[in-house]
Amino acid sequence: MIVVEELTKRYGRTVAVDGLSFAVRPGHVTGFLGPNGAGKSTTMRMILGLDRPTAGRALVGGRPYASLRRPLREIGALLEGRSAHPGRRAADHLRYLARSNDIPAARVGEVLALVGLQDAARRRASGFSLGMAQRLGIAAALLGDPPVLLLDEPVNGLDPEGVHWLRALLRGYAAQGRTVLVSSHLMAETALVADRLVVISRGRLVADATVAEFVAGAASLEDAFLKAVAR
Ligand SMILES: Nc1ncnc2c1ncn2[C@@H]1O[C@H](COP(=O)(O)OP(=O)(O)OP(=O)(O)O)[C@@H](O)[C@H]1O
Repeated sequence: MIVVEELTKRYGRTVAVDGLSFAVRPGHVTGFLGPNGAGKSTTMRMILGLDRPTAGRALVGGRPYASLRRPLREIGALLEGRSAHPGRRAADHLRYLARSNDIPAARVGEVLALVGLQDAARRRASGFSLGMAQRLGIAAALLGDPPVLLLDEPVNGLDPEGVHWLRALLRGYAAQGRTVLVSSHLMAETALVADRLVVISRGRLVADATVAEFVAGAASLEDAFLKAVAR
């Protein structure tokens, strides 16, 4: 479970996140939607302890991220951009992460196979395509077999087979009673993978509902979204 309470982040005069409160519950894939600059990445960074809130707090499994002793076992995250050092080989990158979180080294081979990178284990991250880098990031998120997944634009760069695979993975994770929060600008993809939505605009909550509730009366999720954020 992820809980965000009255979360606020100001950068100088910019209010990136403005008194935001919501809970992401286990057993669902929750889509995290908002226009460019709405504050999604800033919110995710605060959940992961990478940005300090100006006010409010974010909790993972009831605790602030900074207090988690082995964070990769509590929450797996994928943020925008390449996470591995370019000179590092894929397996070495994951081994390093595993070691620092008391995760058995054997798990590295498992997650590489899970994301379809078993043949690239010895290759350096600098030679990875965007989709391969994204798969490596997803492998890192899965490493600690965490009860919570937080993914920022995870389908970015994935080929159709990868998109299909990721959708099944996320739905499977939720079906196991885990918590899954996925940001996206792709409305059609979100409609396929998510059953709940948290929608923000200008740092504020616009909707916290099931997809069915949010779309009710509109022609599509895209239509409902455009109406909701235009208010
Ligand atoms: N480090 C920073 N310094 C100053 N302003 C920032 C910083 N990070 C984000 N912002 C501002 O905060 C606001 C929210 O940005 P954020 O990246 O969280 O939005 P987003 O919803 O993730 O957008 P996108 O969909 O474009 O990725 C924007 O106005 C952005 O310019």
